[in-house]
Amino acid sequence: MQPIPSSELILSPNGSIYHLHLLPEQIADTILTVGDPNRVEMVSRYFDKIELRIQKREFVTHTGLLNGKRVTVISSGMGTDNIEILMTELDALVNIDLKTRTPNPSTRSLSIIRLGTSGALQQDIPLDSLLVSEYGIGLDTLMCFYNLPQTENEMAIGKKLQQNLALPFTPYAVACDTDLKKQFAFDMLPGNTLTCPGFYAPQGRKLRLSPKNSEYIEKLVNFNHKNFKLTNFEMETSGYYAMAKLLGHKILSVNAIIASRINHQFSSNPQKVIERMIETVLERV
Ligand SMILES: O=P(O)(O)O[C@H]1O[C@H](CO)[C@@H](O)[C@H]1O
Ligand SMILES: O=c1cc[nH]c(=O)[nH]1
Repeated sequence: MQPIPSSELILSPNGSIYHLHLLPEQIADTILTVGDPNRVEMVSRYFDKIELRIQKREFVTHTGLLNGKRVTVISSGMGTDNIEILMTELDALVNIDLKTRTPNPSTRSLSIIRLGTSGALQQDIPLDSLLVSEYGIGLDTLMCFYNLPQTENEMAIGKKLQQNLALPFTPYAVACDTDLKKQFAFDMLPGNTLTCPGFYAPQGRKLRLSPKNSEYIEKLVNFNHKNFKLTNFEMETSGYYAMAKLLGHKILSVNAIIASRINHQFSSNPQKVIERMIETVLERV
């Protein structure tokens, strides 16, 4: 097999992968991810021992032991473009021989759990609750560039959303890993998370600028495809779900609901629900 060229699989002089600055032996099979680089320490402070701390750009990584189990926590920054880099490079670390630059004969599957914040889109999702994304629905265009397999129903959801919002591209829908959901989120509110390519207009917010579509939020709140409704907004879940499906990793997104877009409220203490989310998930690793 031809080696993957150095312009595509980019390694630093110490052999680490380009953006994450990590070597294969520096990540565990269970990976917790957070958007905010400062949240990495909020997770790793619970580790019994921290084996390594590495940072490049917004990608901060701590690997250590939690109740005797090796775990990695890594920050992604914001948006699905970062998630494409994170997932591709994590996959390369476990599924490509970086010395020969060829894919390994057998593949390894990582378990990746996002611990993120999110805004509620429905009245019955309380502020400061924990929600698990059963589906990620992508309003970003990342999957215009990959061949994502989708069921008929998933494609129908994307098409209906495209029609309702008059979008020039088709959104995509991907399910979570059901084993991870049972292990980590059995008691959390189930939801369908809308991943947006921005925080303001793509999530219907108005400061000095307004969304192009004046009925944008109403259309999302009222979206219904055979009882499939949208529950919350954030900026990464669909990218994680799609890249995990394409690369063969297990994935779950857990959301701390810090804003209610329907009641126009923001959590009075977002750190508290974020900490509860971290503690809940860490107890279940
Ligand atoms: O709190 P994190 O994990 O960053 O997640 C959410 O918060 C950010 C926006 O404030 C976006 O990244 C969104 O997905
Ligand atoms: O409303 C919100 C809150 C957190 N993160 C988002 O992307 N949106």
